[in-house]
Amino acid sequence: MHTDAHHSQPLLQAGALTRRFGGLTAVKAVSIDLHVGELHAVIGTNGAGKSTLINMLSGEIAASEGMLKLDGVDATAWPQPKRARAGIGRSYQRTTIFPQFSVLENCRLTAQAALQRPWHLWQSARGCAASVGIAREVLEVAGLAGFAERPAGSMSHGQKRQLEIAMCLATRPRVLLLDEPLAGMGAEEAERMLSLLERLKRDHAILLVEHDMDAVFRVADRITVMVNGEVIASDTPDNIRVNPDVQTAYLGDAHEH
Ligand SMILES: Nc1ncnc2c1ncn2[C@@H]1O[C@H](COP(=O)(O)OP(=O)(O)OP(=O)(O)O)[C@@H](O)[C@H]1O
Repeated sequence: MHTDAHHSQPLLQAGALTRRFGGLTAVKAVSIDLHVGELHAVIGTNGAGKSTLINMLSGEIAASEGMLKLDGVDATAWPQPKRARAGIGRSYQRTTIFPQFSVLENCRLTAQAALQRPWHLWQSARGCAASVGIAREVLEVAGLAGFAERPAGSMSHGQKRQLEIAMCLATRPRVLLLDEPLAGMGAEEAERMLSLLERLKRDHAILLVEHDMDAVFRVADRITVMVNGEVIASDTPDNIRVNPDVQTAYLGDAHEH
């Protein structure tokens, strides 16, 4: 269901985001909109600026120029924790789980950290019960309910990536910024992750950075193509597939990804 996504206001709107590292402009005036109900993929060759873009959206890296709005509110100056509390969630390329803790405990801790506010520490018992509830719910959503008591470190690579998504969901985000969730997965694990993303997009705005082109073209509603920090095209998968600029950019670099 992505027919009416564009009639609504974007949940996340980035305007002309630029990031310079010394003399290098890693991201040049990139504008991107994320809508609930839509999976927006960002593709591009190595070093195109995809991770830098995600880091600017999550607030981990400050933009040199440009603006960001969340739900119509100017969030350009918000630091990362404030963006996270306001509903911008992200997953990482590296693994962030505690391997010795159970799958449930990993999610509970994330949920609790997100619920925690200094002014209601006295509610910690109630907060704990709430975070267990959230943890069970997100494990169910991520298809990991059957693994709740397993030590997280004993899971397969693909299950760990699913767990990272579950942990991200435990913070109750509305926007999901996903950096290569399929990396290192076998076919079956990737299939499971893709169906999870299709379920999640119903009530989240999703940005997906992914090198697996078959997967991207299957699940994306919109694809933005970056080359050397710039957007060269942003369109539906069908239009991107036949876009001559995109073909040139990829054919010139066909041996990578
Ligand atoms: N902290 C940094 N300091 C200096 N240069 C950086 C920094 N981070 C990224 N860059 C440079 O910015 C450019 C964009 O990098 P980025 O990691 O965003 O690309 P990417 O599209 O995510 O690449 P990949 O697909 O390989 O992950 C690259 O030339 C990279 O070397």
